[in-house]
Amino acid sequence: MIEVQNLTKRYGRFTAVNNISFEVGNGQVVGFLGPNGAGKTTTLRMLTGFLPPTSGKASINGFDVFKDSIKARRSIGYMPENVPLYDDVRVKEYLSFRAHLKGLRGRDARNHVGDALEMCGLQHMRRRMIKTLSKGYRQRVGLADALINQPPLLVLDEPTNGLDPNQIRSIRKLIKRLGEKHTILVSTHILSEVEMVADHVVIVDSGKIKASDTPENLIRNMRAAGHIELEVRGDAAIIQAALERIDNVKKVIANPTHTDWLNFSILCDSGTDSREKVAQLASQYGWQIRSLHRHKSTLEEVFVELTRQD
Ligand SMILES: Nc1ncnc2c1ncn2[C@@H]1O[C@H](COP(=O)(O)OP(=O)(O)OP(=O)(O)O)[C@@H](O)[C@H]1O
Repeated sequence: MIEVQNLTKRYGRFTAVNNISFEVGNGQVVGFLGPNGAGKTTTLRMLTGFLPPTSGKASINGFDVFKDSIKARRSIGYMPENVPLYDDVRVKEYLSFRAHLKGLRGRDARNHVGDALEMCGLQHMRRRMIKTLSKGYRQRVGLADALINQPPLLVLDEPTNGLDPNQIRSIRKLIKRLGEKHTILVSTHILSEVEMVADHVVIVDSGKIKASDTPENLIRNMRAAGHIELEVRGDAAIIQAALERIDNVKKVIANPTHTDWLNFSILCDSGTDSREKVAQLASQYGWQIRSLHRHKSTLEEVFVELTRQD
């Protein structure tokens, strides 16, 4: 559905997007992640035909975004970061107007507006003036606008920006539902959200792709994937040395604590689990264990590991 090849955007001497390439298959939900200023919006604006690239190629649904822009754009529903809406019209009027702009007429237009209202949970709000809507409902109107001509691809730039946790949950559910019928490229900062909805994740930083894989693979391949957390009482140096001698243990980190309970993070080879061995050592040497569990890595930790500045 999306093919991006060596795409670059420079603003003067500053390179905002630096030679990136990635593909998004039909029906995939792809999370496009990166810290502030990573180049996400710039990339999405190029893909949606709003910004010309400095160099490189991109195609949507088989159409070259830069040479065949109109056809490519017909395949896209784009929800920009700050949805521009007219305040002094009613929700349904606004969507009818947008349907008209997208070339829909008569019964077709009415049906599409009805479907978009339904899909985005806006039926009961259809007569409300846009200026009286909460931020969450304004986002829904932006989403309804993006899907009004039922495009195969939805490009959503920070759809949950500025929403409260309940609104975030309901937009997340909506994205999941939309993913059943559409290919979706969604940029967001909320990683738990991506972990729940995306089949694939592209992480960008300083205009470059740092990783592109399924959330599961990214988590599995993390440096500290699946490490063990141990809270124990005994002689710190002896315990640390014993833990370091366990097969498959790569590193043992003693974390600071404020009590006489010691806290260790035990980094193991990926795919191994040394908890039984730790328990055996504890009973052999008489250490008191308060907790011993496997830490499940999250996409947030992958993101921090790949993009942190220090
Ligand atoms: N028109 C412009 N002129 C000059 N620099 C720009 C312009 N637009 C964006 N930039 C710069 O390009 C870089 C990438 O910006 P972009 O908005 O694409 O990042 P982003 O990943 O979407 O960030 P955020 O998460 O904060 O929205 C930033 O350093 C930004 O300041």
